[in-house]
Amino acid sequence: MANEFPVSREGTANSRHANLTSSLDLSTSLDHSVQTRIFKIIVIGDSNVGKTCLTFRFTGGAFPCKTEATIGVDFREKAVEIEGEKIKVQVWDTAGQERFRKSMVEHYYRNVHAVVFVYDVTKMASFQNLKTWIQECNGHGVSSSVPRVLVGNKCDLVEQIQVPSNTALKFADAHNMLLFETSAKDPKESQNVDSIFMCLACRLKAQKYLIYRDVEREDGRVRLKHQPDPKSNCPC
Ligand SMILES: Nc1nc2c(ncn2[C@@H]2O[C@H](COP(=O)(O)OP(=O)(O)OP(=O)(O)O)[C@@H](O)[C@H]2O)c(=O)[nH]1
Ligand SMILES: [Mg+2]
Repeated sequence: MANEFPVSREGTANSRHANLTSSLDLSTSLDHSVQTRIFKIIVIGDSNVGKTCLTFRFTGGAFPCKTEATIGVDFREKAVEIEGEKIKVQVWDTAGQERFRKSMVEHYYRNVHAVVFVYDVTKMASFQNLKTWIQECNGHGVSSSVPRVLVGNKCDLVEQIQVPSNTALKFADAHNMLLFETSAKDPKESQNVDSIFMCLACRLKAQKYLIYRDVEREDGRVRLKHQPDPKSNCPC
């Protein structure tokens, strides 16, 4: 399973030192180099729902003061450590506007490890359009074993909420997804935003265990929320 994820090599202090000394030393020190797995997570949803702000909050720890519509894709990376393993979470912040995404769609879904579907809690249309986003995702051959989560963003706009939590929860349940309702803007929610990506990273790291558990269940469904791995520090 580990080989299914691309890896990046990071030289240890020893190998960096070896580069400065001799090639013989280098070959020896490479044996000690660290392999870091990379998890590709794509963020999908209507334009203006806050995909860029959510990914920026996770990778940069802040709410961007100004954003423009994403063109094509923006990559953001964050190194995390889960149960002693260093992992690179590579977030693909996709464009919501059709004209800015159509040439890129194939690239979004190729070798994707997890998908984050985002809607704006203050815009019912963005919630209703989730069906189309899910269809697009399925249409590009993303297997049902690829973890997916649903994110309702802009919860700080309390007075303007149009999508009730229980409606979103039913939808998430029907599509076997966990639901996160949060705000990229509200600093108090930053941990919750982190949890979205950390939850997926933990699930990916534990995938071997999940597949085994999946086979064990009669209905074939994996409901992480109710069956946490006792050895895991997964936030979900
Ligand atoms: N109040 C509030 N505004 C937000 C939040 N997240 C994003 N916004 C605002 O919503 C607008 C759109 O945010 P973006 O992150 O650029 O939206 P996007 O989904 O990346 O849009 P595209 O790149 O066109 O697909 C910006 O004006 C943000 O400041 C949030 O949690 N709360
Ligand atoms: Mg964007």
